[in-house]
Amino acid sequence: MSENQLAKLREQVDQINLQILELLNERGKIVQAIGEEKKKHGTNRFDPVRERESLDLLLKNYDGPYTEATIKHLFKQIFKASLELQKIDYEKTLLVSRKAHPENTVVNINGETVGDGVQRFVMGPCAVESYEQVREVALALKEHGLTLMRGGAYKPRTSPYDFQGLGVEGLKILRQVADELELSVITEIVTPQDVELALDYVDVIQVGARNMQNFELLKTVGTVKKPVLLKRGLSATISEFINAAEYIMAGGNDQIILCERGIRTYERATRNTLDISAVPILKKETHLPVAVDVTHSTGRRDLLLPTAKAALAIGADLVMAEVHPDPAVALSDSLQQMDIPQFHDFMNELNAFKERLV
Ligand SMILES: C=C(O[C@@H]1C=C(C(=O)O)C=C[C@H]1O)C(=O)O
Repeated sequence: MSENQLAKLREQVDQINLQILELLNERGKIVQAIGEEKKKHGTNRFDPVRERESLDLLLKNYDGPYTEATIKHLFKQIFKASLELQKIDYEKTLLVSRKAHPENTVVNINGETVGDGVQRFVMGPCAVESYEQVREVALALKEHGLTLMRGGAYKPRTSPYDFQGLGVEGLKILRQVADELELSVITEIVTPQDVELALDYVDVIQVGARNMQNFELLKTVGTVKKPVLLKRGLSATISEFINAAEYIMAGGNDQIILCERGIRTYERATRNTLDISAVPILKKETHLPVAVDVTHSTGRRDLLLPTAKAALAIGADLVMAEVHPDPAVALSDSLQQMDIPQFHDFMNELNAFKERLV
């Protein structure tokens, strides 16, 4: 074959490539329209019966040099790409997505706002152990003008033999201290049945990492008129995390704070690996405020300050950390909680750091 002939044939192939590309574009647009229709009717995106019919029609009319298996394979790839295209279109319309709602959602907790550009803190003990313990921590919070207090009454623990929390008694203690000192309470609720009861005691319901995909709990907190702090699951991807928030918003509750709390990786130097880049990703993909829990992500008291600074620098709306009057005897997480003098130093350093950021 002459060089001239080769160049001519290649020119023909280029022209055909462009035609295929144009047809693929056209096909893609139709597939997107099909996706919209399916969404309206709540139909599954994947339709294997339809794909089978399309393949049968193609092979019936096929009389070319490729094997049938090759043609099947090529079209299966096109179907797969079409499904991806429909998925992207679906995601565009998630209620939590920035595309659906470009403005930031501001969560209002008894007049204190999260997500309005002012970076805030939520501090408190890992678990509620007694009225005196919570009050001592709460008084320390007040010294720094903080209004959001965390504390666990229901503790989902790895071992069933570890302290499981005081339950309703714990909720009562939190409420009492919060009322006495004008604070708001964030606490974890672990079952859908306890949500209604919690409404009387709690200002923000926390859905913990281990319950991020407890869909019944997500649906229940989606129906109440209380802000929800949703923690990222131990091994959850960002997309799974966003979809968990969508469950809450789909129920009608848009007062959601997303909380990065470290993910499970091979690294053992920290309890979990703080996925700091999740913060700007979540803020870009969704319109919800984002918190960083530096205590659970690191599991190390010596890393609380540097990671909290990183969280502020990267744009977190809220930083969460744990404080206990006497961490050595704490009933949970004793290695990672700060004592009160350490907490004061932590807050002073962070406030000075915040000043330097602006
Ligand atoms: C386009 C559709 O959605 C999907 C994609 C298909 C395709 O690309 O041909 C076929 C069936 C579905 O799995 C459809 O249902 O028609």
